[in-house]
Amino acid sequence: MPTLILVRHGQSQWNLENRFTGWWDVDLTEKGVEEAKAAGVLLKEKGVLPTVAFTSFQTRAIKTLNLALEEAGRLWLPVTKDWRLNERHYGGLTGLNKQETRDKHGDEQVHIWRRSFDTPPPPMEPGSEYDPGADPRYAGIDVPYTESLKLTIERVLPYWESDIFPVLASGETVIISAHGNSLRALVKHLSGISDEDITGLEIPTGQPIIYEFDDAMQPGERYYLKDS
Ligand SMILES: O=C(O)[C@H](O)COP(=O)(O)O
Repeated sequence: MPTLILVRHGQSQWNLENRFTGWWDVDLTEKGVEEAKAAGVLLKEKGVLPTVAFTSFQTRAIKTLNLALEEAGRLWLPVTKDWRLNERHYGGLTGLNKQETRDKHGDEQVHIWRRSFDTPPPPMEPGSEYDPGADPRYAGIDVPYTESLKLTIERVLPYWESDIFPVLASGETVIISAHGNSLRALVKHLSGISDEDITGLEIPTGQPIIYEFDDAMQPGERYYLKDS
C-alpha cells in the first residue's frame, strides 16, 4: 500500500528564539537534532520504512531528513531536494521576534499574518538583510518577497502532482521532510480541509504524520505514527 510520511523539521534555532523564519536558512538546535533522531527511531520501531525521500532546499529540513534516515537505517535512500517544499516566505517579518511583533502590531494582526489563508505578510525589501534572493541555491528561481498560505499552496501542489504523487502511486513509501506551512499546504489538500478550518491546524516539529493510500490512490485518515 503506498504510504506517505510527512515530517516537519526538528526545532530550529529561530523556533527557539521565537523569530519569523520563512526562507531564512537556520540550523537545528540540539533539541531539534534529538527530535529528528527520535522520528527515525519511531519509523524503525513501527516498521514504516521509507523507500524514497523528498525535502526542501533548507538546512533544517535536510538535516532532519538525514538524521531520521540514519536512525531508520535508510541513509542510502535517493533524496530529491526542491525549493517548492520550502517554508512559506515570511516577507518583511523575517528575522523579527514573534512576541515583539505582537506587542507592536497586536495579537490579531499577527495571527492574520501567521494563519490567515490568503493575507500575506508585508513584502520583504529586495536586498534586505534576510533576502535569500542572491543565495546560489536559488539561482534561476523567482524568489518571492512574501507568501500567504494560498501562495505557498500554489507552488507546493503542482510539485506534489508532478513529482511526488507519481512516485507514491508507483507503490513507494515516500517521506517528505519539510516545514510547518509547506506541510499545512499538503495536509489541507490531502485531508480536504477548508480555507477557514486550515487556520486551526498546527503541525508539531519532528512528529511523523502518516497517510495510507488505497488502490484508487485516495488518502485515508491521517494519523501520527506515535499514536499507531
Ligand atoms: O517560518 C517560521 O517562522 C516557522 O517555521 C513557522 O512559523 P508559523 O508557526 O508562524 O507559521
